[in-house]
Amino acid sequence: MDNGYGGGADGYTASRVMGQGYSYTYDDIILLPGYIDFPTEEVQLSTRLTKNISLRTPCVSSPMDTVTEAQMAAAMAVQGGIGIVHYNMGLQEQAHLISKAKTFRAGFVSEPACLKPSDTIAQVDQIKLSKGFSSVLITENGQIGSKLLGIVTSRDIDFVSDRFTEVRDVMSMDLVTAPEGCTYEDASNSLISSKKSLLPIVRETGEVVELLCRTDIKQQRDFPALGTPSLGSDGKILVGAAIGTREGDKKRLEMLVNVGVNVVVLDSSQGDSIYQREMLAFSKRAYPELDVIAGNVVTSYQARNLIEAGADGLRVGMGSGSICTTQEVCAVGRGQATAVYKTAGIAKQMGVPVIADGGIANSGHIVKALVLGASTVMMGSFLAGTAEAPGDYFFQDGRRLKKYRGMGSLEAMTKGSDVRYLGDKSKLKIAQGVSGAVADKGSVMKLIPYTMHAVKQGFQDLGFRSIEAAHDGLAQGQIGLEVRTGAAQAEGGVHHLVSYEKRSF
Ligand SMILES: NC(=O)C1=CN([C@@H]2O[C@H](COP(=O)(O)OP(=O)(O)OC[C@H]3O[C@@H](n4cnc5c(N)ncnc54)[C@H](O)[C@@H]3O)[C@@H](O)[C@H]2O)C=CC1
Ligand SMILES: O=c1[nH]c(=O)c2[nH+]cn([C@@H]3O[C@H](COP(=O)(O)O)[C@@H](O)[C@H]3O)c2[nH]1
Ligand SMILES: [K+]
Repeated sequence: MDNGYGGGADGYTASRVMGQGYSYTYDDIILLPGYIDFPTEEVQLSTRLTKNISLRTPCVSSPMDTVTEAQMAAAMAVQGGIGIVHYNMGLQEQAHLISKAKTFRAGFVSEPACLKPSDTIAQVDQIKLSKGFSSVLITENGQIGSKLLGIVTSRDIDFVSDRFTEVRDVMSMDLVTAPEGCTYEDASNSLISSKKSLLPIVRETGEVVELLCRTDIKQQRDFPALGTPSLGSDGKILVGAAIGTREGDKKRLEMLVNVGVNVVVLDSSQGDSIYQREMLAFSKRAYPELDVIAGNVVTSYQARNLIEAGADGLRVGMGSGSICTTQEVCAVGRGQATAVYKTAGIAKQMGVPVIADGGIANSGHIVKALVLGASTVMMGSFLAGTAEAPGDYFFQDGRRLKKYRGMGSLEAMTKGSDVRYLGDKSKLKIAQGVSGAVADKGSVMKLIPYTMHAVKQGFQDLGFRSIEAAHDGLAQGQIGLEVRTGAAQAEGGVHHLVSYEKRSF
């Protein structure tokens, strides 16, 4: 295919656009269309996360404490991607989250809201406000894993005026349950035929372990089909974890390996350091089978160094994240489109896949990242407003929001400093990130499939059927790029309307 991009008659090759001395990001550039001779559905987005790990969906959730814990990790894997559990917590807690994600069963609620009999209706109101559930399980000690005594739904409490009434006085005890370990099909059939709204899954000895909700069954019916999950050789879903590069992280790594973590990410803003080299060497010595992703990097020099030190995957991006202030604070970083292009070039030659991390705000950014050489994208803000992200929703100016913060924000560092600096209060802390909020985005079970369909449409417009074909096409000058002026960028967005509503799907 000769599109004539080399000469610049109609666009330019990536090497010309990216060789001009500018730091470009996704919005600065635009991809020129190719020729379509296949339907959208034929586009394959299967890819590699690392040398040895393949994914069906090129999506990775970021190791941040407002993005990836067990539920997000499970949901990402169930859809063919992967989640990287953050490490802003103790080692045992992180290992527990990995185990928990691995036992997650699609369709079931593994952490239903629970109260004890002496709690009040006001507490049910509070749960409704923060979590959005209107049904609460009543257990002996108010926790999951304790004996199930009853259920409170909105029907039990709607008309009770004294909100300090104890839940034991209003709960329903006429329960239909299913046994631990039952299949999703059996459980949903039994819930549908019971005509109840909830089906607690209980052990023979009466403790509740999971929950199935009628509303979820209905919603699941409307979600796009799941496809195959990302599975490891143990038959369980793939789960990744972030670790640091301090002495204590060796123990953390050991605990993570013991619970079956499938890949680890060495989590630093500037990964080309003696600390990452040493940690890579340690991990390769102690756990030669474990794939390690190093980073972050933004130059080909850094990329080569970390690959030579043993990295099986590279995480790319410095200061491009929505919550990042690194470029302002430290003056170091790079425009994300340029960073992805430059690092992916050398990484491809050395056989290591690249993760484009940070700055993804829409499906178009994902297309650009993948075309410019990334094999996967890592997302923070894009996923932080979903139901599967940690934390509760709250209302502000009539909008439903979730908290989202940088791991280098003062707030996150204060929480994690004991973990990272082992309580050394003498270390000065300089923030390289902010704390904020993002809008409610519903479930990732809907967001990811729709987003991936949009990405496939982008690939179809370009005339490429797969990520690998696009990488080859870019290298061979078959994909035309142009830099957009400010006015062209404005034109590419919505403009000159008095008002509009933007709904993506
Ligand atoms: N991608 C990005 O643009 C950025 C990401 N972040 C995120 O913020 C979090 C914190 O990032 P960093 O501050 O880079 O964390 P870090 O823990 O890697 O580094 C913090 C400081 O400790 C030093 N250090 C690391 N290992 C050491 C060792 N073994 N001995 C002595 N000193 C050592 C580092 O050189 C650095 O000065 C991460 O989650 C990171 O992903 C922060 C800033 C930018
Ligand atoms: O400069 C930074 N200060 C921070 O506090 C911080 N926390 C996270 N990150 C990085 O941002 C990525 C997520 O970015 P998005 O929200 O744009 O997806 C993440 O995946 C990280 O690479 C940070 N960068
Ligand atoms: K930024």
